[in-house]
Amino acid sequence: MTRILEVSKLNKSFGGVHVARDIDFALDAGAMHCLIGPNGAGKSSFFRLLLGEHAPDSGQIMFNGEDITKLRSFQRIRRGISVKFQVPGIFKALSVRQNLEIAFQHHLHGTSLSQTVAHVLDFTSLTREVSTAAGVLSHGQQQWLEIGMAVGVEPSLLLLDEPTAGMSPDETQKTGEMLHELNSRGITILAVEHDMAFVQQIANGVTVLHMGAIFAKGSIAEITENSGVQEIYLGSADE
Ligand SMILES: Nc1ncnc2c1ncn2[C@@H]1O[C@H](COP(=O)(O)OP(=O)(O)OP(=O)(O)O)[C@@H](O)[C@H]1O
Repeated sequence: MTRILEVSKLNKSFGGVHVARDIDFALDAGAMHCLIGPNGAGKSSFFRLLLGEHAPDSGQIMFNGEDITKLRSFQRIRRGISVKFQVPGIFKALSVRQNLEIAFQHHLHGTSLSQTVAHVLDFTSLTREVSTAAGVLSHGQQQWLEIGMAVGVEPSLLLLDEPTAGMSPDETQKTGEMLHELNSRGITILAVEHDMAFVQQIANGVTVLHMGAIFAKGSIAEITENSGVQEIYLGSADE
């Protein structure tokens, strides 16, 4: 199996807060992997390091065999990393179509742009809402629009930060199906997720982060049965 991502000894501190501590993490191409951990564990910071929004203090990030540690975000995106953060990244006053066109405008033009928009509208079940202002969509539809914006240019690695936060059970189920479809098209998926039922639906492996460090790795069964993992969650249950 080809390694799409290989992170070695990654460290990052903000003042006294060590958000990444000697992180070693590898992902095989084609994986669907979930990153879990209590609040403040460093999950979003890890994504920002992968995307180049934070510069690490030390360590290395290899993507598809290339050292991308010093590349800027747009260079990483060009190489095939795409992300959907927790904070909405859509323009609420603009229509669904306009949001998609803005997301793809640097990569696609003319017919290929309109074909990709049509394909993403179909994939996200937003064809009927094409002219609707994004801010009027349901919460789930807004999340799907963002996923569509992140995958229109077919990244090889998709990072998702809590893709189902605030979703109904039906929306969560549909999101899982969408991610499986993306994965079947060859997109490797790494998702931060709190909902273990959703982790069960999508992931073939789980990594636990705690206080900026890798705490455990394994199958879903191994992680849910790990007493140390249960303790760190219980310890932060009131956060
Ligand atoms: N730019 C920053 N400056 C200072 N501290 C930061 C910065 N970014 C993150 N932190 C701190 O780093 C720690 C990890 O934050 P991060 O958001 O990565 O955790 P998380 O696991 O994604 O948490 P959550 O599940 O609550 O989203 C937190 O204590 C946070 O306050």
